[in-house]
Amino acid sequence: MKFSLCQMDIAPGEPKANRRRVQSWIESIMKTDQPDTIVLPEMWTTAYTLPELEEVADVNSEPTLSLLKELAQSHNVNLIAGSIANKKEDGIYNTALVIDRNGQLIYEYDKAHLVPMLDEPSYLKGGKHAPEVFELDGIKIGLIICYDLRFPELIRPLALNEAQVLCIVAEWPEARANHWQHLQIARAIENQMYVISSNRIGEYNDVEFSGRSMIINPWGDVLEEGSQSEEQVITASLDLERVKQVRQDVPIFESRVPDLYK
Ligand SMILES: NC(=O)CCC(=O)C(=O)O
Repeated sequence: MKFSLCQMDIAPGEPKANRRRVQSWIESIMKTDQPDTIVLPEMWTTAYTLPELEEVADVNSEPTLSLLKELAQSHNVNLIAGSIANKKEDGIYNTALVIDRNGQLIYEYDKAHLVPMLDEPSYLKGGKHAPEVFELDGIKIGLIICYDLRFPELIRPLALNEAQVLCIVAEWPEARANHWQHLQIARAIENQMYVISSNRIGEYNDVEFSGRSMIINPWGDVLEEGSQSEEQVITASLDLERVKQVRQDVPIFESRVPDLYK
């Protein structure tokens, strides 16, 4: 499967402008790289304009979801469509959306761990369910949102449920760029899966974001890494046989002693 990661800047509090930009990015990527799946970053419709979210958030994923469904179907491409600020009955969530190439919403996940350093807990509700494995074109994928990366206990069950790829959508600050890089490599090695990520660039509210969207193989080698400050599309094909091979060569899943971990 060929993935294209969109490393983009986000216009703060301007969902219409951001939707227009994402539409033109998708149209242009489909003319050039022609991936099977496109990945967008976290909170790409609004950025972290938390005090304004009551006005600018989607409501039950609309109108963003309808646009994504139309784009996925008309371009015959799967969208791991980052996450959006999403107003539901009991509050605003940070919701990730996955739409398959038939234009069907096949999975959604509300960010479980809210990040105190960006004041998320004051404005957003945390998701009540752990992420689950979903399939795109027969490939098993787990999806987490940014700060979730710091919680290996959230990610291990995805590997135990046979995820071959972990996808991370993010707005990770430059101040902690070294954590961003090393935690992704650690998750790839310890779970023996591909890790792919889409992080924003640019700046908002005195926070500079760190870009460096990545593709890491199940051995922990960084195959692709975006720049810190440039918008760019990173495209690579993943060899899923590599997951099987690494899991055979270093059979950690067979060596586990679950009784010790309770
Ligand atoms: N958007 C985020 O979740 C940022 C996470 C972060 O800043 C960190 O974990 O450090």
